[in-house]
Amino acid sequence: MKRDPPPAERQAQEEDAGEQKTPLWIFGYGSLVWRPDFEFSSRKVGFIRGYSRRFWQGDTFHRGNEKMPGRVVTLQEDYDACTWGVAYEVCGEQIAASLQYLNMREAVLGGYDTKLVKFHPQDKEAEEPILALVYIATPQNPTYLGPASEEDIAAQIIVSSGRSGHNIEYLLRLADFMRYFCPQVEDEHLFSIEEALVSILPCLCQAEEPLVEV
Ligand SMILES: N[C@@H](CCC(=O)N[C@@H](CS)C(=O)NCC(=O)O)C(=O)O
Repeated sequence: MKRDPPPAERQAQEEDAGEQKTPLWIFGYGSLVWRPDFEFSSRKVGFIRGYSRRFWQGDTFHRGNEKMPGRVVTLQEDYDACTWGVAYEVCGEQIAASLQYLNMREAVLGGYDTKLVKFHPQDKEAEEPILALVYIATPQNPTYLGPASEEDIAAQIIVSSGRSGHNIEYLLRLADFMRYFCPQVEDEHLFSIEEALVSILPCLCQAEEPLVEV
């Protein structure tokens, strides 16, 4: 009787046949939360430990330009912190397609590097942590801006826009996601920038309904 090949051999055979069965998970915590723009099989809201989300990455393409860079988020190592977002499961041909797309959007155009992290689904009682790929802009990348006061960050966001739209949209959609999908989380950095921005532009009061679908 023919024996089933061991898992590693079976995976190798599947890979040879281009039928990658093991999914890849990609964790988003900024624009990927509300604009993944790649095909995925499923998604989960949850968090990663050991990082804080900070508007410390400059952006001269998507939400700014060379003269007036926008500000987008990256992750700062922070042992006691958690960052909430969305993990996307990509399978089969979705894996190569999503990585090719994100390499251009995040790495080439955005200055982000990749790292593997442990993602904790918000329904953690029912689910084990999942290894996920995340894009992080380190202080060594050429468009890194680093810390600034929330007021200065808000002022920079107000005057910046790029090929993907206004920097205000980027901030408000992320704040919106956190308010509606992670209401238990107090992201002081994010919401104090939103507050500073609304104090400068009172017309941008909070939306009644979520702008983001997950
Ligand atoms: N890597 C973070 C941040 C991603 C991010 O915001 N990257 C910028 C590149 S500078 C982007 O894709 N912007 C697209 C947009 O602003 O719509 C994430 O996982 O969401």
